[in-house]
Amino acid sequence: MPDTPQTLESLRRQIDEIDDAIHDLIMRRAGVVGDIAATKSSDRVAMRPGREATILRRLAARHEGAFPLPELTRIWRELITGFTRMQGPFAIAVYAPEGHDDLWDLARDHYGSHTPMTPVAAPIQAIRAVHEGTATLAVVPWPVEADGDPWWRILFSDDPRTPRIVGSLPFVVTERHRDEPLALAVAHIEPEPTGDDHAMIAVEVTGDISRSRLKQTFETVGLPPVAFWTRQARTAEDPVIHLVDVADFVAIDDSRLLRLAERLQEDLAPRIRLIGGFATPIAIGRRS
Ligand SMILES: C=C(O[C@@H]1C=C(C(=O)O)C=C[C@H]1O)C(=O)O
Repeated sequence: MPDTPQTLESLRRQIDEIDDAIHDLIMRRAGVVGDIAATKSSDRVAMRPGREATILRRLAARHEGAFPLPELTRIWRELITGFTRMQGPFAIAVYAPEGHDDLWDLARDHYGSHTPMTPVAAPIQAIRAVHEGTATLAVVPWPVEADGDPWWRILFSDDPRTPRIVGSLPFVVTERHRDEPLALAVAHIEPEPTGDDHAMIAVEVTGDISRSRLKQTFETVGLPPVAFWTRQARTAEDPVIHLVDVADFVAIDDSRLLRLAERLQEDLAPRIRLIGGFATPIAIGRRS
């Protein structure tokens, strides 16, 4: 059919009607979010990364038609952040030293265009900002093996005010993320299981344990390990700390953590701390 001014005009009228319907639904969603906010305690962070992951996975699974899924999930990230900011202050400290803006971009994509973000020169500064309350959430680099003084070490603490790992970025992994570094989010948020999660477990030991024995011990107690990082001792008194990424949801009172301690107890006097977890990211492609 030729693009006569009349058909174009009537098609654009349909677009305006659709936009009004979308806009009405967003305003209606804001009313429901207001009711949800009333159920949350006002001194706690409103963001629930597990619920957000479930929403995005559900929409990605039901998506059909020509509109690209990466853009659809991007719109929902913007919406969810707006609805989170509606419920209380939300600000981010991002590890983004001069000339390294990869994590800045990941944080913007995930936490929205208008969320206040502050760049910091060291991961520990971002976590300190959360600890001190000047930021709600810290975006820090994914652990690397060669790090002699890893940031995640400061999460190994019995202080209940210590923040924990609550998310992994990007959550929606697309083609353009293939070679990008990953990041982790750290905040004071209680974990919620989503049915597909990871846990980050730190094990401090006094003696030597091989990777293969550590891996086997995790497997024996039913914690499926998928990655390991080790912070080596610098002096004889300095403990070795292993960080283990486990492909399952683990709660603070999970009996598998006790069994892990029992298995390692004999020779290693382990101290084991669950330092957080995150919903497994989703990978999506473009259909065209
Ligand atoms: C509405 C809520 O608060 C936040 C906003 C969400 C949303 O917009 O759907 C989801 C999770 C939370 O981060 C909620 O907890 O359900």
